[in-house]
Amino acid sequence: MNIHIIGGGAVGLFFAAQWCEKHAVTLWTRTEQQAEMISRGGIRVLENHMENIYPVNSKKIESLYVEGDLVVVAVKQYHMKEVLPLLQNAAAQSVLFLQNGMSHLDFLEQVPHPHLYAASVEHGLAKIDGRTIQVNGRNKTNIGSLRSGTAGIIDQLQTGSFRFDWNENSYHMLIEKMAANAIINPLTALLKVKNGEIAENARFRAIAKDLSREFASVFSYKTAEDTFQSVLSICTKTADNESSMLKDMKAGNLTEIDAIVGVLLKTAEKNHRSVPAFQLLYNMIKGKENTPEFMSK
Ligand SMILES: NC(=O)C1=CN([C@@H]2O[C@H](COP(=O)(O)OP(=O)(O)OC[C@H]3O[C@@H](n4cnc5c(N)ncnc54)[C@H](OP(=O)(O)O)[C@@H]3O)[C@@H](O)[C@H]2O)C=CC1
Ligand SMILES: CC(C)(CO)C(=O)C(=O)O
Repeated sequence: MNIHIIGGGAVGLFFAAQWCEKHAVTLWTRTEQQAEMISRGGIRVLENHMENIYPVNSKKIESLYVEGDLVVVAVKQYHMKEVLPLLQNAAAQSVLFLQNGMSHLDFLEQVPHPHLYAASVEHGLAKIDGRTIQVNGRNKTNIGSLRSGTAGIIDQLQTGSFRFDWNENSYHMLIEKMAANAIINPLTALLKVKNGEIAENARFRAIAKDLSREFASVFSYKTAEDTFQSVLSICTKTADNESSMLKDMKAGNLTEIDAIVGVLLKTAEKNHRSVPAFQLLYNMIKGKENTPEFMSK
C-alpha cells in the first residue's frame, strides 16, 4: 500500500517504522528540519535496550495533494482543526484516525474519503527526538470502521511485532480506550507518576476503581469491574510509560483533556449522571494547563 502518515510524533514515528518494510510509507511532518532528519537517518526505535533503524521517506507538510491508498492521521486532538484542510486535499481511498478520546468524530462529516477507520492504540510510546522513539510497552491496536470500512484492512496493516484486532463496533472500541485514558491520563499527570504506579499503589488503585464506577454509570455497556480490570491491564502493560497527558503537562503543552474527560462530562450531563470525581480531575487539569509551575523538566 501507499501510506501517508500525518504527524511525526511518538505514534506517527512508531507506525511509520512498523509499516515501512511492507509498504511505501511517507511521513509528513510540520517542520523541514524533522523531515530531513528522518529522510537522512531513518527512524530510530529504542526498545528493551536495543536500537533499530528504519528507512522512511519524510516530507514537510505544506499541502497534501498526494495520491495514496491510506492516509493515517497521527496528530493530537487539538491539532485536528489545523490538519482538516490538508486531509481534505489528499486523494486516498481510506483514512485512519489514531487519536485517543472521541472529539475527532465531530469532524467526520467534513472528511470526504469513501472509507474511514478509527483505531485505539494500546502501546506506550515516547518521542525522544525528531527521529527517535522509545517503545515502553507493546500491546494490540484495535481498528473499526467509521464509514464503509472493511475488516480486510487488518490483513494489510498486520505487522510481525504486535496485533491489529478488528472491532465491529468502533464506538464501543473508542469508549473502552477512553475509559483508560479518562482515568490513567489525568491521574498520572496530576500525581506525576508512570502508568504502572496507578495499578501498584493501593490508594491510587482505589481512586481508579471509584473512577471506573463513575465511568460505567455514564457508558454502561461495560460493568464498573470490567472497566477497572481493563484500566489495570493497560497500566501494567505500559507500566514504564509516562502517559501522553503527563508528557504534555511536563512540556507545557495543551492536553487532550477536552477530547477525553470533557466528552465524558458532556455525556454525563446529557444523561443526568453525577460524576464529581471526573469533574474534579477535569478542573484540576484545565487549571494547570500551560502554567509554568507545573513543568518539571
Ligand atoms: N504516545 C502514546 O503512547 C500514545 C498516544 N496516543 C494518541 O495518539 C495521538 C498522537 O499522539 P502522540 O504521537 O503521542 O503525540 P505527539 O505530540 O508526540 O505528536 C503529534 C505530532 O503531530 C504533529 N503535528 C501537529 N500539527 C501538525 C500539522 N498540521 N501537520 C503535520 N504534523 C502536525 C506534531 O508536530 P510538532 O512536533 O512539530 O509539533 C507532533 O509531531 C494522540 O491522540 C494520542 O492521545 C494513543 C496511544 C498511545
Ligand atoms: C495507552 C496509554 C495510557 C499509554 O500511556 C495512552 O494511551 C496515553 O498515554 O495516552
